[in-house]
Amino acid sequence: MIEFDAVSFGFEDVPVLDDVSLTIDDGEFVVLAGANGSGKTTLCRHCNGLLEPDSGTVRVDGTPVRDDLVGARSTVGMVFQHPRDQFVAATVGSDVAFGPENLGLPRAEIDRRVESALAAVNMTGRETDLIDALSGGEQSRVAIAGALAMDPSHLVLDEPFTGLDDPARRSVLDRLASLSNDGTGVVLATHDLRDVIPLADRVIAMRDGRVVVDGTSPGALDELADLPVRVPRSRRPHE
Ligand SMILES: Nc1ncnc2c1ncn2[C@@H]1O[C@H](COP(=O)(O)OP(=O)(O)OP(=O)(O)O)[C@@H](O)[C@H]1O
Repeated sequence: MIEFDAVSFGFEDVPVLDDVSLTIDDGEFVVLAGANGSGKTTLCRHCNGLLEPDSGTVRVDGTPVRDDLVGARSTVGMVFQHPRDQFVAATVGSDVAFGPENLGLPRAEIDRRVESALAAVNMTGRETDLIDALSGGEQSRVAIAGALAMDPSHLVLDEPFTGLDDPARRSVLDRLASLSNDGTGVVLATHDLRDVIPLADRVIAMRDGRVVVDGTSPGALDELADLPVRVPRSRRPHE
């Protein structure tokens, strides 16, 4: 469980998160919506201590993130907007193994995690592939596998579709849906809601650093209508 309790944060006195309180349960698939600059990335980066609140508290499984950074980073996997920025090795297998290696796990357990994470993103047997030679969609899936290899309870993805064409986007979404079905909590930050709404248990929308919509998908969609986010035509209210 990830809890935000009255969290406020600013970059050099410019407020970006304004008194955010919310709880994300284990296994929940949450779409985090909002226009560019509304605070989605900043919220995501608080989930595992990449940023610290100026006031308020973020807790992961009941423990303040600031008290157990390693625990938070193991429990909450993060996939960044530009997957290329998060690769640390040249090949798929070494990159996905990097996180578990840093946890000091035995080799057999590392190998098991790499195999299972690659299977989860449909990249079985691709360990020796060079990351630079992969397509954008494949790189996104490797980035997700790297986060999964930490065996997280939650996966937080910040605009993971940037630069992906529709088939690659579809493939990543399919993977997220099956991970969610298997019990991994998913927080997906995006300003483009085209095909993500049907997957969501809940939509949280932000505006100017505040949560302005928080609800289950069908009802929340009506409230999204006046926000500058891209809502799928078939799901727009009153059409
Ligand atoms: N490192 C930084 N230094 C100063 N201001 C920043 C920094 N990062 C973000 N901001 C500002 O904080 C606000 C929220 O940014 P944030 O990236 O969280 O929004 P977002 O909803 O994720 O936007 P996008 O959809 O464009 O990624 C913006 O006004 C942005 O300019």
